[in-house]
Amino acid sequence: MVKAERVRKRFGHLEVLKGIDLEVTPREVLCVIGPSGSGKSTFLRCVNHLEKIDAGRLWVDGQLVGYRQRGEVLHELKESEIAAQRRDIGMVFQRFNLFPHMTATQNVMEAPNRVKGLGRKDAESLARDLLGRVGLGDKADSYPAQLSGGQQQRVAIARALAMEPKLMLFDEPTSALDPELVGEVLDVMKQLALDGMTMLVVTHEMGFAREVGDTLAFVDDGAIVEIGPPRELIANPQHARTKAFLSKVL
Ligand SMILES: Nc1ncnc2c1ncn2[C@@H]1O[C@H](COP(=O)(O)OP(=O)(O)OP(=O)(O)O)[C@@H](O)[C@H]1O
Repeated sequence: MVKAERVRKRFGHLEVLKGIDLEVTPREVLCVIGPSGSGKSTFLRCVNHLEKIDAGRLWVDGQLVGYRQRGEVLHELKESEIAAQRRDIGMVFQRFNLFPHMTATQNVMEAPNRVKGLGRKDAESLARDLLGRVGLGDKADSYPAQLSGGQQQRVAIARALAMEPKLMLFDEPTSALDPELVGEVLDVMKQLALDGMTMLVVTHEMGFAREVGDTLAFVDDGAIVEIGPPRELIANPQHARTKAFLSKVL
């Protein structure tokens, strides 16, 4: 579903990704951990076409989306192909980014209605189903300001699901939440994983990574230091940098 080969990305003089090699197969949940500023969000943004890679090769959903070497563009998708692919990728951010003037239902039905051309009635019924699925059936007509952070994040997940994505990207989806609200969002993500969604999850939630992740990658300074089954990696890290990081977060 996602494959990266020696992916590099720089912002000016700052090299943020220094050769990422990674593969996420269909139905896999790959969790990414690592210190602040190590390049985790940047990698997700490359997968979601919010940034272009500077070097290496990147495939999303079997399509080569970027291939660059020494600054030379060897392959790039057209804007229309990028737009089509982005419709198949759901992304959930740390901040929920809901439209404040729309109810939960309106937030969720907006994209299927506007982007996919689904009729208003069908889009609304889809939205209400999805809100039920994330445990918010009774909040369908509430505005974001009337919802807790955990509820808003669940609306954001429902909104991403409304486009029937093939891949879900999560960028620290619980970091902005009060601790008591984290569990309700992780439960929804866990259910998604059980339903077979392919997920790439940047998270600080080690319990989630251990329990739900199929694979865990530790990223530091723009590179994958260690990757493997979460329980093994957590119990028996092979690299001093992984050990040092885990000793701080566990
Ligand atoms: N658009 C940008 N322009 C310039 N620098 C950027 C840009 N986006 C990210 N950076 C820098 O790239 C580095 C990596 O950022 P990134 O957000 O990918 O890290 P991260 O591992 O996700 O960190 P965090 O856990 O704090 O979110 C940081 O030094 C950041 O300041």
